[in-house]
Amino acid sequence: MRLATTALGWAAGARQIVSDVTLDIAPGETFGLIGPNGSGKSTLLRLMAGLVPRAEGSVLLNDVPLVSLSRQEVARRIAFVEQQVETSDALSVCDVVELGRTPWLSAVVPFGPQDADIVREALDAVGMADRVAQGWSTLSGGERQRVQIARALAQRPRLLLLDEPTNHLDIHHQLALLRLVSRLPVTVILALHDLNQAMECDRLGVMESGHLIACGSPAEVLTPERLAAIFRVRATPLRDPADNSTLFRFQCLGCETERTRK
Ligand SMILES: Nc1ncnc2c1ncn2[C@@H]1O[C@H](COP(=O)(O)OP(=O)(O)OP(=O)(O)O)[C@@H](O)[C@H]1O
Repeated sequence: MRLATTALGWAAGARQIVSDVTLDIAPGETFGLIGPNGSGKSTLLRLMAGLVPRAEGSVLLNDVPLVSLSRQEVARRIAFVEQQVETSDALSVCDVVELGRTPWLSAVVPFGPQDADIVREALDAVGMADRVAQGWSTLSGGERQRVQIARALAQRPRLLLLDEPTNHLDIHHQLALLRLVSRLPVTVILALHDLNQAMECDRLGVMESGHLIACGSPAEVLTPERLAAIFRVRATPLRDPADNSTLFRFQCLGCETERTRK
């Protein structure tokens, strides 16, 4: 599914949180949003999901304005895994993932065997199939994150929005998740802090103070000069001889002077 935004923005009172974001994301693309803390990544994802009242600008899904769609129509197209998900403590892992099927159900189309298969497949994809009966409240942080991703997969969306999906995950599950989402036949937009992981995206958008200040391939966007200006780090590109890919080693710019002062 293609997602296009025009002059997307949002203000909290007098403070402009996201300003004038115009983007065109192609069907099947994996698009990473990067930027320092508070630069507006989560707010931009929420704007793309149509969750923010009084949004400025527009969002088009395959040329259809998001605002013209009903909640159910949006939920059949977009799944969103936010950073902090409120889920009732009384639910089991299976209940949470089954919630992903809600947009596809109605009084005449109740939950059926096909939905159960989709739920099982989603749990399998995140390695949680053996935990179906476990209570949500008893899960670890990383397990909760994987279950929320399974819920989003069970929704069978055409656009998947993920806000820092690798948070809480151990390194194996971080890499497995990024591989999983990049192989999905859907458009994926994800906010990431790990810039080496961001290198794996098809394209990156860089947020700074609410503005989209750069957009392009990882190699175009992640230059040592930009990383120094935006993230205040010295980024040294290193080459992995295993596959000739580029990795960055980071050093904090300004941290040395702070340490010397102490
Ligand atoms: N409802 C709100 N009212 C006031 N300020 C808000 C509101 N929501 C977000 N902000 C502010 O907007 C800015 C951007 O927040 P946002 O969560 O989008 O940033 P982010 O880039 O996702 O940050 P992080 O990397 O820390 O998760 C922050 O300074 C935040 O405090």
